[in-house]
Amino acid sequence: MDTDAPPLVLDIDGTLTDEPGRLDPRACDALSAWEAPVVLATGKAFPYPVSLCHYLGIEKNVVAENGGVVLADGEVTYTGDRARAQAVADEFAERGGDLGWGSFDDINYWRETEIAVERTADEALLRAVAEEHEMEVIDTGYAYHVKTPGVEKGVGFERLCETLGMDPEAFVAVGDSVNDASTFGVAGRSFAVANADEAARSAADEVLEESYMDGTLSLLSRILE
Ligand SMILES: O=C(O)COP(=O)(O)O
Ligand SMILES: [Mg+2]
Repeated sequence: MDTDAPPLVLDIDGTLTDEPGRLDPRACDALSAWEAPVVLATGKAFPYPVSLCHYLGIEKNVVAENGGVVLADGEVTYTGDRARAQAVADEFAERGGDLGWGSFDDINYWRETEIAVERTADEALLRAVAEEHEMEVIDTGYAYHVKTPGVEKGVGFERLCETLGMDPEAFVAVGDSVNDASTFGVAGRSFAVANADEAARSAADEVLEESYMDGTLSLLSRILE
């Protein structure tokens, strides 16, 4: 592989997965072999990207929970008001809402700075309750996230770059949804896969022709040419 490979900042769901969210097996070889830093920037709770880095055998450079948790160079930082997100979840439940994850909520069990809600939930009620608590709701296509305004993947990614002593401008970003728009704003080059939502498409420098990992892989081969 080319030693001029640029560092990458990659979304997970919709970018390294198939449509239902299963990791595309081709991501394993592509990322393990990448000869520059790879940052995983996701809306998932902290343990998910950390585990993925572990099993890919790559450095643990992680932006989790939409920017709420950042890990780089063994240093972890947190932003975001989990207590306020929990208050939204509690009131949502009191008013008849259901987070939708069943009896063991592994989606939120390890989540430290926000709350995620299944997309089958009552969106109007969730948004109304969140607004009363001055919290934001975003729809990634995989979940609704009740998050602190101002906490964004892109902000977390900038913090990560500071820790690593790297320039965000050097990175190539790939993503698929509204939670990637802030990353696209700070990375040097940004690409939305073809399945991306409108927010990601308009924030990206380029919309790829192919969807999911097909799109991501075609870009990775192109930039090594
Ligand atoms: O957690 C989600 O809703 C989506 O996760 P992603 O940011 O890796 O696409
Ligand atoms: Mg995504």
